[in-house]
Amino acid sequence: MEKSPGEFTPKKQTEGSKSLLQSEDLFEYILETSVYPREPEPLKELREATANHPMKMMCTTPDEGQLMALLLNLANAKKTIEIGVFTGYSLLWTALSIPDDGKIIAIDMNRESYEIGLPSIRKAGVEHKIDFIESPALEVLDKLLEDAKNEGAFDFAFVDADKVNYWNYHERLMKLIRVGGLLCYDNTLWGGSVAVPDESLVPVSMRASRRATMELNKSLAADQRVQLSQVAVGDGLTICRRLY
Ligand SMILES: C[S@@+](CC[C@H](N)C(=O)[O-])C[C@H]1O[C@@H](n2cnc3c(N)ncnc32)[C@H](O)[C@@H]1O
Ligand SMILES: O=c1cc(-c2ccc(O)cc2)oc2c(O)c(O)ccc12
Repeated sequence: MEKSPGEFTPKKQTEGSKSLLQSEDLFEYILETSVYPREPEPLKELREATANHPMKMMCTTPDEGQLMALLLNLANAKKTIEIGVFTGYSLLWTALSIPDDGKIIAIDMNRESYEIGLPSIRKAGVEHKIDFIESPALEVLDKLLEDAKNEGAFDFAFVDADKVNYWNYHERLMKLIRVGGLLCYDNTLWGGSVAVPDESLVPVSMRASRRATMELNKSLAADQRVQLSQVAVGDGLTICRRLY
């Protein structure tokens, strides 16, 4: 397709690229040096099972998964919530990082894609930690909040789903995650589009999510209830720690 002058090319749509890093060689260097040698075998297998999926670009990047595992361990996370499972790559990182009696409420509207990764999850011996719920996520969070016992009952949340609902998720997760717990939001750089000044240069299909992500980034920065860091890993990961 013809590209008009100055038109923005989202990094995530570049063939083979899954990182916002400006150098593909550098991304490969990070993966080959620090990530792949430490990536547990079931995760490698799940990644390979996803490699022919038409939506494979949605899979969390291995370096981001590795960072999440570090955060989960630093937070001593035992009870977690994951919104947006797809084939389960980030979910399996989480399941391998929490203790044997830990629990993950994993929510996705589509069970079919979860079943692609399920054999690797089973092989890893961590299926018992996962409560997969096929549903729109807001409904599940609202249901959890009907029971006061769930307030502050979770240590960690990872959100990687419909970008237009992230602030709705944040408001609910801030009640479910304990003080000191972590809330992580994926895609907060949305292919680099958040820094493009003119929306008309951004593909139409990315515009609603771009606007929602830009609003989210401003709102999170203004939210005094959290300490945060926006990290340029994968498609952008914003890590929030609930302060009160
Ligand atoms: C980017 S993918 C998740 C990738 C996953 N974290 C991984 O590591 O492979 C987004 C997922 O969110 C799910 N999704 C989209 N909107 C949703 C909603 N409102 N509620 C629950 N799941 C949703 C989609 O079905 C899709 O599987
Ligand atoms: O290309 C995508 C698309 C999504 C996406 C779009 C709309 C939804 O309701 C959910 C997900 O998410 C992605 C993603 O999280 C990613 O890391 C890369 C690409 C995409």
